[in-house]
Amino acid sequence: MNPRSSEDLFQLAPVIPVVVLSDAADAVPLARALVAGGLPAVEVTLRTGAALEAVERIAAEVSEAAVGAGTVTTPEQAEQAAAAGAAFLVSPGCTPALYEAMAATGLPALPGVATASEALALLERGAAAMKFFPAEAAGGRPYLKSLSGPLPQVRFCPTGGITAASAPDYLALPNVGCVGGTWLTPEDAVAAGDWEHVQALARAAADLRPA
Ligand SMILES: O=C(O)C(=O)C[C@H](O)[C@H](O)COP(=O)(O)O
Repeated sequence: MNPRSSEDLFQLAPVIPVVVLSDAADAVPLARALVAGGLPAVEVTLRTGAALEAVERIAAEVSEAAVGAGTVTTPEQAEQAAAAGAAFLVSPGCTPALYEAMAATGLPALPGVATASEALALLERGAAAMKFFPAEAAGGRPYLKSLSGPLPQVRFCPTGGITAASAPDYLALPNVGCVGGTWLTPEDAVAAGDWEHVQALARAAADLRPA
């Protein structure tokens, strides 16, 4: 179920769940719940000590999932995530060194941008799919809509402050491939191992359509 390109990744589902895991033991049941709900692309953020092991476990045990690594902020993390079995990489922002390291893995990537200049810098390097972060704080839907005029060739995965209620408005934009967010995996549900709740949230998100 691994995407070969960022466009493939956009095709998997309208929403990429962004997951913060403090215990790698939660990784497999969490990923299974998301997949069962209809969201096969799962982004595990490298913000915790458990993250790389979580990526490894999901990659090894949940073949229906495409597990990606998020919060990739250094070239070393891009290499570590690829070695752990990540199927795609996501970063909150980008630098030339980080871009090169992500590209060197050969994995689909969504490097992060928040401005037209940052998007142009990545276009020059050959990227046409990007994360728009932090989506709501950086200008939200009106900002992305404005970018679609001069930069129609870029497709974005807006992430940051997006909810089940606001996602359809983003998905209606021509330059949005999918959206990302943490709302599918509430901290209390993960702590309680309430995978049914996670599955229900995933199912609702998988059914989201453009407004
Ligand atoms: O650290 C990163 O690289 C990230 O991926 C940041 C996340 O995209 C946001 O933290 C999403 O969080 P919500 O706003 O709760 O949906």
